[in-house]
Amino acid sequence: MDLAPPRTSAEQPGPRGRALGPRSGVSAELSLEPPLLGCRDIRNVSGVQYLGSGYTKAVYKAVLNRTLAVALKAVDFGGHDIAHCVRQFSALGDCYRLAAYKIVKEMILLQRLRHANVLQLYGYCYQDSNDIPDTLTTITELGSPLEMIQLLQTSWEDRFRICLSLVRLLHYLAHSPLGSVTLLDFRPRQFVIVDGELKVTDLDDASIEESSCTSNSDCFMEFPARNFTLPCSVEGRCQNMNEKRNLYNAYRFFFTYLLPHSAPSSLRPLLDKIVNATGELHWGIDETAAQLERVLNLYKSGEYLQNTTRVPKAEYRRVPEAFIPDENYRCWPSYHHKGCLLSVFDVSEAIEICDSYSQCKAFVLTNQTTWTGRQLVFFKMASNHIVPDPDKITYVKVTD
Ligand SMILES: Nc1ncnc2c1ncn2[C@@H]1O[C@H](COP(=O)(O)OP(=O)(O)OP(=O)(O)O)[C@@H](O)[C@H]1O
Repeated sequence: MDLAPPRTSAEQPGPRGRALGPRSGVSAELSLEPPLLGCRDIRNVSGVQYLGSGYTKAVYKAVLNRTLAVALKAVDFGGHDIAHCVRQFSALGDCYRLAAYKIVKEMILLQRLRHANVLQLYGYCYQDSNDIPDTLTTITELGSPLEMIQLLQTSWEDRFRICLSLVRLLHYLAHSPLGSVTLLDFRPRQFVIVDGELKVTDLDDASIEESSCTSNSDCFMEFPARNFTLPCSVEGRCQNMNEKRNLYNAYRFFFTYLLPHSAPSSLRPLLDKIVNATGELHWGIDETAAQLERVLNLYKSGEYLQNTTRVPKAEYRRVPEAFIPDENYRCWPSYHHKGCLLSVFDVSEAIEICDSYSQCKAFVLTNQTTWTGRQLVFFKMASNHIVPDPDKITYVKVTD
């Protein structure tokens, strides 16, 4: 497949936007807009640190100009792909070329698929290395590996953010300028977290081809715990197979673990519906995305609180411009490892939380907010020592 759109005569590559490489074997041109990073920028990097590797590529963190931290991706000479090929053909240069194809493909896709949840490509460098001409290094946005165990310990709000960013990504991929893109190798390790958002990084196994078919039985999708047969369209294509494969994988790797667990109780029915509908593939990505956006709106607007009766049990004294530095206790899931720092929609919700914890004797509204705009509140086990702080408001329980 040629990924390049038809070139007009006006579209000559710019001074730094050049063909992908003399021996890349790919006819597409990268029309990356300047300022594009290149070999010059990665010549003097500092703080190089190995981040990870898979079958083909090794990824390093590096700091450019002592300011910009980036990820550098190159073929892993000690990796499975190269080792396997060299064992078979004893031709390192050619094996390199074969493996580098995956990086070239990924680079083109990162360039063509521009979205907030697709890792940003900053640039690339072709240089001779280890007697191999034109080895390729890509320079991308830096993320941190997605650790499922870690995610399970974070707040529902942050876990919901991961699911929402995944759904926004899949919605984009289903309607991308290249057609409906499926991620054939869909595992959490293909994604990274950047500022709390999930972004796809490994695109070498992305595919745009929708399977052709003559009958429904050709449209069989097999997963470890479930199989599906999709309809074969009159045009001889498995209908929405790319989109549905992505969606079921999102369900089995992300939604079932991250969405319902410790969610606000009034949102549970809607979240359970989303989990069930995606697990059964009853919905496409458009409906799924619309439902997750609905959850976001209910959460952000505080509407999710309206069904609950909110009668405070205790009375609280408001102390403006005041903070309690100590008197911390631990709670789960806290935004602070030593204290109990939770997000709330408003003061009433903070009162409700404090009422429900027997240890809680006071709370402090901070001027910090989470990604949904909710306010972060420290819950405290006493109020013996209150200090002035212009950015905070303390509430002290006066009756139990
Ligand atoms: N931009 C990045 N920031 C931080 N870590 C990254 C970044 N890109 C990749 N990684 C880490 O490096 C690992 C290897 O990268 P990548 O998945 O691209 O290699 P691969 O050889 O294609 O792997 P696989 O065998 O899974 O296809 C990833 O699992 C990920 O944890």
